[in-house]
Amino acid sequence: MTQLSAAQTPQAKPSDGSKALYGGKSTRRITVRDIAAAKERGEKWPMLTAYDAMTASVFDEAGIPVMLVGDSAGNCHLGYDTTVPVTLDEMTMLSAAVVRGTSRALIVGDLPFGSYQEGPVQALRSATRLVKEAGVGAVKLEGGERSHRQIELLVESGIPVMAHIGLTPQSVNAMGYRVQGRGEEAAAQLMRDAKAVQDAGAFAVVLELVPAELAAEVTRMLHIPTVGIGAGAQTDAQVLVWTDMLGLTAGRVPKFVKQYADLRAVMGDAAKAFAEDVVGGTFPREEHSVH
Ligand SMILES: Nc1nc(=O)c2c([nH]1)NC[C@@H]1CN(c3ccc(C(=O)N[C@@H](CCC(=O)O)C(=O)O)cc3)CN21
Ligand SMILES: CC(C)C(=O)C(=O)O
Ligand SMILES: [Mg+2]
Repeated sequence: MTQLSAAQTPQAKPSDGSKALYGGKSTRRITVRDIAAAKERGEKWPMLTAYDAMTASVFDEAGIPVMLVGDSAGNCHLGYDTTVPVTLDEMTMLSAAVVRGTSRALIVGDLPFGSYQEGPVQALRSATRLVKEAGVGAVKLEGGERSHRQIELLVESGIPVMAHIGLTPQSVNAMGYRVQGRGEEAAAQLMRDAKAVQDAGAFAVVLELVPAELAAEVTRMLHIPTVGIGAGAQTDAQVLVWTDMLGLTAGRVPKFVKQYADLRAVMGDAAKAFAEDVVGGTFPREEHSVH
């Protein structure tokens, strides 16, 4: 017998949106069970990165339901060239700040390069630090088939895992920053990776820089939500690096980025206006002085 999801059963009430991940009524902390329910409802949802409490509080108040403390903090927040040098100590500190700055969003902490590749036991030790010391609700790690044993042990141990396949930036020295899944062999590998992380128990999977048609196929195949970045419009969720989408990243940004503001110009202009005031003696004025 064919299983009907709740959303498809004839007696199900039409969704009134009150449970929606974005725009819903609930103010309690979102959990991975809420994420699973959103896929059942066929609901799309947004995810942004965050690396500090202040920024995270802005996105939390804006209703962003899931935030990723990405190891993109390496190049976007800490001044490294890539994500490769980022340490677990750094991710723990940044993740704790993001958890403190939020009350509703599910916070996902990225496991940095070198903190899980040795095997499942190392992965569990690293993920446990993010859960206990930072208070994240889930962790993310890179790799499909190659990481399935790590995912299995974390999930068995009670730590929800978001997987990440396609372009995996921690492997930049081996694969560069190139579109993944082009051609029959690479597409078949991506499908195997997607199946492997779902079977290992991941609650969601990031698809980075893969052809839109392939990302759509993976999204239809899986019962867990797909989170796209440079993966077309058919994934269940979309993620962007916050400094990219707000125009704060220095230099080139990937072409899949949509820029929603120009904070680099706003902040630069404000800094210049302050400097001019100081040099010209027009700040502080009487109202900014104490006597
Ligand atoms: N600022 C920033 N934004 C990101 O999205 C991001 C990071 N940093 N750091 C971690 C990873 C690395 N990511 C990257 C890095 C480079 C490309 C890139 O150069 N893409 C090329 C296309 C390459 C191709 O067509 O094969 C581009 O022009 O978009 C993409 C994603 C995504 N993540
Ligand atoms: C780009 C996202 C998926 C990420 O892994 C990060 O920001 O580190
Ligand atoms: Mg990352």
